[in-house]
Amino acid sequence: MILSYFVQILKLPGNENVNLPRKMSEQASGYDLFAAIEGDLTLAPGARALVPTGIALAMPGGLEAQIRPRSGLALKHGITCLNTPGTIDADYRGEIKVLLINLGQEPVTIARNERIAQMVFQAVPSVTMVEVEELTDTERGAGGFGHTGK
Ligand SMILES: O=c1ccn([C@H]2C[C@H](O)[C@@H](COP(=O)(O)OP(=O)(O)OP(=O)(O)O)O2)c(=O)[nH]1
Repeated sequence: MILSYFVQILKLPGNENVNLPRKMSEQASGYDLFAAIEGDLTLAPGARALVPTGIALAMPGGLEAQIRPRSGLALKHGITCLNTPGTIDADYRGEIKVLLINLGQEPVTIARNERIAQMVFQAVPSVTMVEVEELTDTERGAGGFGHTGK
């Protein structure tokens, strides 16, 4: 079943010429995000930058957007998102920004309107956490961190 939602998108003042997030193929999961920067931005090795996209969203409750790296930028240049996946909350109305980091050994220049990351929408279940004195039992119990390999 394909869930469908309406999401409002706004070009922020001064960003009338930015590209809207775009799916590069019909069934792509992610909408590519474009750098809404004036001129170029060079990231030295190890440097990070919060890159504006010039857009804001209004999503219905129960939806989030995840900001994920692009594999091509990561492979070719070592550019990824530091806080991946970035979380865009349904109630956030500010500018979507992308926290890029250069994990490569060379400086990398990002150009205006370059595709810097992708945005994937996800449904978020409604959860009510209930504090208890004891948890239900399972075969795994507290085993983890490679427990099943032993
Ligand atoms: O990659 C990101 C991550 C977050 N945000 C925006 C949307 C999100 O709804 C808001 C808050 O993000 P998050 O909850 O990750 O940040 P926080 O450090 O917990 O800050 P806050 O106290 O504002 O929630 O910042 C972005 O634009 N890009």
